Amino acid sequence: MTFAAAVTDRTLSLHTRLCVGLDPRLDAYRDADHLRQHTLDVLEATAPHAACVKPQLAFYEALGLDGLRILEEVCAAARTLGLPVLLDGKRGDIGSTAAAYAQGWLTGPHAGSALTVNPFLGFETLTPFLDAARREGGAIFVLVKTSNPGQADLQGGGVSERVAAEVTRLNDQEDSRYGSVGAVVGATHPQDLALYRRLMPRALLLLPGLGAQGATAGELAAAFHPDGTGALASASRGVQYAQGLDVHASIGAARAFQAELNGAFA
Ligand SMILES: O=C(O)c1cc(=O)[nH]c(=O)n1[C@@H]1O[C@H](COP(=O)(O)O)[C@@H](O)[C@H]1O
Repeated sequence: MTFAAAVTDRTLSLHTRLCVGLDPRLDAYRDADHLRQHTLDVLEATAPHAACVKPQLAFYEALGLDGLRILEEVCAAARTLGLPVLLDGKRGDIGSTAAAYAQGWLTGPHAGSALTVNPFLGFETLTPFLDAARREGGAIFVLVKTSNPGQADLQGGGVSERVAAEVTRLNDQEDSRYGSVGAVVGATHPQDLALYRRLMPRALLLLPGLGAQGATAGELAAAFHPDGTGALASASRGVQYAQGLDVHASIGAARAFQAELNGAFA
């Protein structure tokens, strides 16, 4: 099953539209072992409420080799739990380098996973990522309109709409309902969700910003298709650090986001 199909399947069978982000900060822990154990505990505890899990590579890279080992363990544990993995790396570079990123994050042990990609170097640079995702049953999530306040500096003036049109052009080359090309649209822009839903009917939308960045689930209904599929709202700090390192609080937060998203859609 492809990444898009697996996520959609979980949304329909488990009634969840939540993507749980795992962005462990070393300063929250005694040491890397403590970070590893808590991150794995949060993953396992919140998995029943999640459509997918999204580790942000920066937090693991920050720990050097130890961090990369922890990341691989987190991804392996997610696969064992049946959770699709969306790797948040926001990669993007000239084609030959993009091909190396794609090899590292969309093939081998990461075959079938998804990767966030940055289209700033031009649409042609998406090709190596897309080829790997299509070959391996994975996906790419292209930055269309990011959640941060400064996004308008470079993403305004019709740029986001141009990226959205390219996402649709690429998905229209495929047969399945949701193609291999997803799109990142910040949950912090609820007024724009209907527009991007319309511009990219066959893209899974990743909506980051729930919780810590102030977005609320009740405002996201326009991102979904009428059957309640097609989007994933993500929360990282709001789940992993819902109340310090209390894993029960993480479960509570994930359950609450899940219910709010389901309520918003209904
Ligand atoms: O691609 C992302 O996930 C992403 C896109 C975006 O527009 N904004 C954004 O905050 N993110 C990621 O979402 C995570 C932040 O989630 P919170 O801790 O819930 O705010 C970080 O890993 C960000 O890199």
